[in-house]
Amino acid sequence: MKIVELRLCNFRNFKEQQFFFGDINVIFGKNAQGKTNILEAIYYLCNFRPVKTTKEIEIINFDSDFSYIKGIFEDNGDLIDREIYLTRDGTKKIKEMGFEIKKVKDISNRIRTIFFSPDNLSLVKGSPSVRRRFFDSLISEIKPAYYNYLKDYFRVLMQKNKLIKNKDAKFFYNRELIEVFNDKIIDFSSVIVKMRLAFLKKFIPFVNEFYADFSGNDTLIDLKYNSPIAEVGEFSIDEIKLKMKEEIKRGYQGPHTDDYIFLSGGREVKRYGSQGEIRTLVLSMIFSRGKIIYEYAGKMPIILLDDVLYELDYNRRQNLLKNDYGQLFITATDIKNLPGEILKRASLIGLPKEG
Ligand SMILES: Nc1ncnc2c1ncn2[C@@H]1O[C@H](COP(=O)(O)OP(=O)(O)OP(=O)(O)O)[C@@H](O)[C@H]1O
Repeated sequence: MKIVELRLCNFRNFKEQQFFFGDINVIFGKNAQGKTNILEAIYYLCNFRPVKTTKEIEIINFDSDFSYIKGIFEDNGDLIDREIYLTRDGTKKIKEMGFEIKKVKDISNRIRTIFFSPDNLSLVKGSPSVRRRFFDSLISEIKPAYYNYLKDYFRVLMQKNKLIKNKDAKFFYNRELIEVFNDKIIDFSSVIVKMRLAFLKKFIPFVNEFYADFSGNDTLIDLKYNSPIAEVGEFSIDEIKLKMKEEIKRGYQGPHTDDYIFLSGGREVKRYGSQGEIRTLVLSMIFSRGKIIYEYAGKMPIILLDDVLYELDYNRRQNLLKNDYGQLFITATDIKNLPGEILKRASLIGLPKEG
C-alpha cells in the first residue's frame, strides 16, 4: 500500500496544496516550512488521529474553521481515495471511495504506518511507562486477547485499590474480599507476563536483524524483561501464579510496574549508548514493529521518518534509506547530506511549494 497523491486544505500551515509521491520521498526545506506537517497529514489519513496526543482540532489552520485532507492510495494497482473533513466544533467526516464511513473499525483497508520522530527516542531514554505502552499496544495489535487481559487486569486492580482506600471499616478490613481481588489479579497478570515474554522472544531477532542492517556491524542487542518474576518465562501458568503470589507478598505490585531493558554487547543502552546507537536502536524497534505487523496483516507499511538523519553517520544513513521495505518518506533541511544513491531514486519535494 502506498500513497500517491495528497491534497491539503487548511491543514496546519497549508492553505491549499497538492503533492505527488513516489516510492522514496524526500521532503526538504528550511525550518517551519511544513515538512513534519506533511508526514502528519499522511499519518492522519491512515490512522484517523494526529500523531501526537494533541487535540485533533489543532490540525485546522489558525485562520480557518475547517480542515480537509484527501489522499489517493495505491494497493496492487487499485486506487483508493480517502477524505477527512474536520470542523472547529469537532464534527469529523471520513469518506472512502466517496462513501461516508461511520465507524473507523468498519474500514476494510487498514493502512499501516511506521512513524519516527525524535520524540520516539524516549522509548530508550524515557520512563518505563513509555516502553510498556509501546509493547502493550503492539502485542494487543497482533493478539487482541492480550488487550482484553490488560483491560480486565486494570479493572480489578482499580476495584481493589478503591476498596483499600475506602474508609468504611466494614470494607476496610475485609481481608477476604481483598484476597478474592488478589487471586483475580494473579490470574490476569500471570497470563500478561507469559504473553509479554513469549512476544519478546519473537521480537528480539527482528530488532537484531534491523540493527545489524542499519549499523553495519554485528553488535548483539538483547531485551530483558525487568520484573521479579521474569525468569519464569518457560514455566507453566500455575508455576507463574505461585511465583507471583510469593512476590506480591514481598511487595511486588504487578506487571503494570515492570520494565524492559535494552542491552547492547551486554551493556545497558540507556546508560552507555551513544546518541547514534540509541537512535539506531529506536529505529530498529520501530521497523521491527512494522515488520511484525506486516507479517500479521500482510500489507507493507508506509514509513514516515521525521528528522531521522541527525546523529547518524553516512553509512547508517545509507543503510537506513536503502531499505526497501515499504514506501518511504523522510524530511531533511538540506539534501546535501543525503546519500547520492538515494537521491537518484527519490522524489524530491521542496518547500515552500507554489500553491
Ligand atoms: N493549525 C496550524 N495552523 C497554521 N500553522 C500551523 C498550525 N499548526 C502548526 N503550524 C505551523 O506550521 C509550521 C510548520 O511546522 P512543521 O513542524 O511542519 O515544520 P518543519 O518544516 O518540519 O520544521 P523543522 O525543520 O523545524 O522541523 C510551524 O511554523 C507551525 O507553527
